[in-house]
Amino acid sequence: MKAVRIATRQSPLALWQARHVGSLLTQLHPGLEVSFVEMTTAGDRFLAAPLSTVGGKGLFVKEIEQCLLDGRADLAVHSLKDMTSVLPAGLLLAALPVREDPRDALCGPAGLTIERLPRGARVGTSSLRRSCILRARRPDLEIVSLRGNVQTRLARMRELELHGAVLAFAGLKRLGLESEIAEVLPTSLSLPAVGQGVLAIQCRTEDVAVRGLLAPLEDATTRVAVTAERAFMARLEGGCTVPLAGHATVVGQTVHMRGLVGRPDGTKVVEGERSGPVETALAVGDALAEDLLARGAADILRDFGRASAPES
Ligand SMILES: NCc1[nH]cc(CCC(=O)O)c1CC(=O)O
Repeated sequence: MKAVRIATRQSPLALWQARHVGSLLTQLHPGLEVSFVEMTTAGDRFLAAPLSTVGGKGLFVKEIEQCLLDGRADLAVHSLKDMTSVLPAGLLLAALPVREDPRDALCGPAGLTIERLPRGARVGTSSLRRSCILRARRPDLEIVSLRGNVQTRLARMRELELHGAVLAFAGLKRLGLESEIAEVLPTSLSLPAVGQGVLAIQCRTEDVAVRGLLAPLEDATTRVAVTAERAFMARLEGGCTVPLAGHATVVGQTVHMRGLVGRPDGTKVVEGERSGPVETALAVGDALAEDLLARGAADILRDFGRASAPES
C-alpha cells in the first residue's frame, strides 16, 4: 500500500488523535502517504442539546463509519469511549494501541481537590457517570452541565465561574492542557468510563492490506482490558441513560475489573469487582454485569433507562 486516508472528526482532540496515528503509521511504514478526511458529525452539530436527548454517543461515530463503508476513507481513529458496544457489519476495531492514562481529572485553580471544594460548590461535567460519582461522594455539590469539545468546556467553566470541572485526563494530556488540572482523580474515587483513554483504529473487515498496516499498533494488554469492559457495557446497555463506569487492568495473566451502575443523582450506587485469567476477559466483564444487575442495577436500569446512550 502506498497511501491511506484517515477519517476523523474536526475537533482539536479528534484531529490530534488522527494525526498521532498517522505519524505512528509513517514511522512504521516509511514512504506511506497519509491524508485526512475531516468530517463534522451530528454530535458536533447539536452541541446545544444534552447528548442523551439527541441520540447518544453513537452520534460522533456513525457518519465516520459510513465514510469507511462507502470507501471514502481507509481507516478511522475514534476515542473508544465514544463507541457503542455493537459495531456495524463490515467494520472492525483493527488495532487498539497502548492505553493512555484512563483517569478523570478535576480542572480548576491549583491546589483544588474534590475534598477541598467548598460546600455547595458548582462543578461542571457533561457526563452522567461523573455527576453520579461526584454526588455520591459530595451530595452538597451542584453539577452544571458542560458540553462541547475540551477547550469549549474549559472556557465555559471560566465564563460560568464554576469552582471546577471534571474531564478525562487523556484528552487534556493529548491537547497539552495538563496545566489546567488541579487533581488527577484516582480510579478508586472516580471509576473511569468503559474504554476511557483508549484509541480505537477501525477499518473494513475485508481490507487485509490496511489490517496489515495497523497490526503493529495493537497492544495485547489494552485489548484484554477493553474486551472485559465492553462485555460489561454490552450486558448493561439495555438502559443506556444510566450512569455506568467500568475499568479493567491486567496484572500478569489476570484481568481485574471494577464496575459501577448508579442513579443519576448519586443517591444509589451499585459497585462490584471480578477477576479471572486474561483468556476469560469477556466472561469476567459479563459476570460482573450480571452480579451488579442482581444486586440492584436492574432496578436502576428499569427506573432510569431510556432508548439512547449518554456521553460517558
Ligand atoms: N466524551 C468526549 C471524550 N471522548 C474521549 C475523551 C477523552 C479521551 C479518551 O478518553 O480517550 C473525551 C473528553 C472527555 O471526556 O473529557
